[in-house]
Amino acid sequence: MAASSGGKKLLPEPSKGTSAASAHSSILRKSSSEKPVTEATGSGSKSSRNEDLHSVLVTSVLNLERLDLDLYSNEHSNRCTFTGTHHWVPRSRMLFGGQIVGQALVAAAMSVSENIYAHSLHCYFVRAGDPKVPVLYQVDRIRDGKSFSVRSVKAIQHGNPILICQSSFQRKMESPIHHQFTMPVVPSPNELLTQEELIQKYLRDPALTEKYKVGLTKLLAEEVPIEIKPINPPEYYRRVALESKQHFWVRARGYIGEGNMKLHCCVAAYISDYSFLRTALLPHFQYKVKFMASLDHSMWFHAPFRSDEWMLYECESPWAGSCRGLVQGRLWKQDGVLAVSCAQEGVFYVKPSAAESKL
Ligand SMILES: CCCCCC(=O)SCCNC(=O)CCNC(=O)[C@H](O)C(C)(C)COP(=O)(O)OP(=O)(O)OC[C@H]1O[C@@H](n2cnc3c(N)ncnc32)[C@H](O)[C@@H]1OP(=O)(O)O
Repeated sequence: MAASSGGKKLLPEPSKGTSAASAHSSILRKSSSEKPVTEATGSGSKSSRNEDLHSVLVTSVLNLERLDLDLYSNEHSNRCTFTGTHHWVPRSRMLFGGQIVGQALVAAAMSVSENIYAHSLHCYFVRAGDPKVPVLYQVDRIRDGKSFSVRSVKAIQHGNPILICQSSFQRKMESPIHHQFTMPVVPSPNELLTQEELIQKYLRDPALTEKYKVGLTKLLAEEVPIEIKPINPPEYYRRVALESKQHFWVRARGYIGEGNMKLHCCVAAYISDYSFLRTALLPHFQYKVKFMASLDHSMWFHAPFRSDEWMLYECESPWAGSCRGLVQGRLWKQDGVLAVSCAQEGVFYVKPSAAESKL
């Protein structure tokens, strides 16, 4: 059922030739006359992905319903239209932060013109999101300048803000000043196992304790709409202090296609919060988390990318203390281009964990 409001269809019923992805990205275009932004993605390559399996991130999770000017709801996308269940919710039972950030950026993007692109966002998670009720997104048009436009979005549940998100958009500009770090040298995605394949491998270990078997089986059952290929994943049973760094290949599950760069930024916002904060916990194996949540989340979009193609997520935590931890991340395209930078601080309340082996 297409999202509609007051008779105006925001997401035209995908006709035979219209994929849900491009139909969805049309709501991020100001007028139907404009072509989907393809050069902005910088990758003319046709994806090798199965184009029939549209990413649920685009067809549902990030597909908001317009209630009024600058007011949106995720009501119809809050429930997965295919299974009728709620979208993936972390075991913390709070709404996943990446979902709220991604949806807030969709709302902001729908209020700016077609020819400007998200270049940064900064947000605070001020209350835990309730997965059982819809989220309203209220957009405030702070300023439209000659080259930059700024939006403030409030995500609201039960009459209170759960997230406040400022985002900025810039019209395409060339500049002689350009530099970037060099992408880390790591194995390519096709040399690695997916997170699911790794868990299956661990579950085949006859020495695995029942408790750990249950935990891994639960993890396997989670329908996270992201594919992940960890690089040098720690042996699951090793209880040693690890460096506060991790690398993994990541992409949206399913096909998105060239689509619209704004759409890929919204999907990257979702992706960037997955498994990010845990980077700060890697050195502290001797503690068990009692409570953990993201406090804020910032992103800078540097270059066009495809969120449904493998990108290397380089994550590191330079500092933790006072019940908080800081994590920084860089999303690299396979051609070595630095596409996105991210940063986040989280709160951790921990207690010493019983020294038990996982075997
Ligand atoms: C696991 C995957 C995580 C992925 C990252 C995410 O997406 S997390 C989703 C995105 N982030 C969020 O939703 C966070 C939203 N923001 C908030 O919820 C809130 O602003 C906040 C909890 C961070 C801060 O609020 P407050 O200052 O009121 O809360 P406070 O920090 O004092 O307490 C929070 C909870 O921790 C408990 N708590 C407080 N101090 C504690 C301590 N020393 N030792 C143990 N537990 C403690 C409290 O009882 C409370 O649990 P009770 O509440 O039971 O009393």
